[in-house]
Amino acid sequence: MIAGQASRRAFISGVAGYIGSHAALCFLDAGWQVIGIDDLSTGHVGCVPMGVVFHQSGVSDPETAALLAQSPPDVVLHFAAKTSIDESIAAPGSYYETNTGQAARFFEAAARAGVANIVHSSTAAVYGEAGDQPVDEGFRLRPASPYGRSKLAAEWALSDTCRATGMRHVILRYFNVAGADPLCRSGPRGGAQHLIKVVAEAAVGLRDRVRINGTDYATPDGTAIRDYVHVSDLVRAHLSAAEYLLAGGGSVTLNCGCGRGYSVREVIDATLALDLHRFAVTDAARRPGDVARIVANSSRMMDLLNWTPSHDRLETILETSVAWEQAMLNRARAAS
Ligand SMILES: NC(=O)c1ccc[n+]([C@@H]2O[C@H](COP(=O)([O-])OP(=O)(O)OC[C@H]3O[C@@H](n4cnc5c(N)ncnc54)[C@H](O)[C@@H]3O)[C@@H](O)[C@H]2O)c1
Ligand SMILES: O=c1ccn([C@@H]2O[C@H](COP(=O)(O)OP(=O)(O)O[C@H]3O[C@H](CO)[C@H](O)[C@H](O)[C@H]3O)[C@@H](O)[C@H]2O)c(=O)[nH]1
Repeated sequence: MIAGQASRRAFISGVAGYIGSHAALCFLDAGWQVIGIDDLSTGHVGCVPMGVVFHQSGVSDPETAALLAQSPPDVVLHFAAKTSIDESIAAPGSYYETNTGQAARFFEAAARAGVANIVHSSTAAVYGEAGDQPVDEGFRLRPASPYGRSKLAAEWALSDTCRATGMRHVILRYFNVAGADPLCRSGPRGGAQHLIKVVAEAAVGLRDRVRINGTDYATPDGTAIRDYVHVSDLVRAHLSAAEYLLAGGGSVTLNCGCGRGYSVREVIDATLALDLHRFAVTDAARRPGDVARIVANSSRMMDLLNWTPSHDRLETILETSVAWEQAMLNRARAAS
């Protein structure tokens, strides 16, 4: 922040979640004021960073619309969503309700309140199966799960709302977000089934076994390939996106990944190479809704937002994830 300049205000939905809490830290570190809401359905109030003005409220609750209207922020960041591919297959209605319907009402409330700029969390899951080539934003959209479809529909709702109201958006399609704040101020909490969290839990002794979901994919080692982006790099892209919009940038949709794919087996081997708790590895069936391979071409974002990842080594992602799990374990032991 420039001396004498009033600090900017960000309004964050899903601030008690994994990525939302890291975004709050990033914006607070940059001198912004942060107002956050979360219904705590999967988030934890303990994840909300100190300094955030927090309200327990749902994205489409009247209280949220009133907060936006009371004092419209410079930028809204929308993270709140349901995020499990498995659960979306079992209960698709709740995914369309939260990720599409409530999101659409939230976008309208923001526009009605006079918000000019919004950064929205979307996902690589909107593409579906990608094959061997890194995908750019023009790649065909064929989501493989209700989760992906509910998020794609939210993108359409946002761009239509922006077109109708003059609000401008940056939609960021994240690839696989992983890692934890290097200062261990936040990280992924319990309940997550994401691969990097699972292996980090195993590395600190919380699990004795890691399952590989599918060993018969058409990939070099038969396991699924993903593009992992460190959460601290990802939230830095949100700060750049906010600055881009504040400088008058037009609505845009951008991939956010590192452009390098790692297979499930490579992730597991890299974790075992850290030489921490030894764990067993079991071959299992493919997980419904999974794709074989997806890796980003993020050059549009790199150019427009001047973004380069600084924690893109798999080892760094794993080390920060393991440090976070160890810190949580130490805290739990100290408390018992
Ligand atoms: N984690 C990833 O790898 C990944 C990848 C691509 C996209 N995304 C997107 O990033 C965003 C954040 O994901 P995350 O991994 O931090 O998930 P998360 O579950 O940790 O965080 C989501 C937060 O939203 C809150 N929430 C859910 N429904 C709500 C509602 N109706 N009203 C208010 N709060 C609500 C939850 O309590 C939680 O705190 C999501 O939109 C997700 O689709 C995540
Ligand atoms: O214990 C595990 C956990 C995961 N996997 C496999 O590891 C790969 C990565 O799985 P994650 O659950 O870590 O991530 P996904 O690719 O399924 O999905 C994540 O990235 C997507 C974007 O591509 C979505 O946005 C979604 O929100 C987010 O969960 C998948 O093949 C999965 O089956 C295992 O083999 N064993």
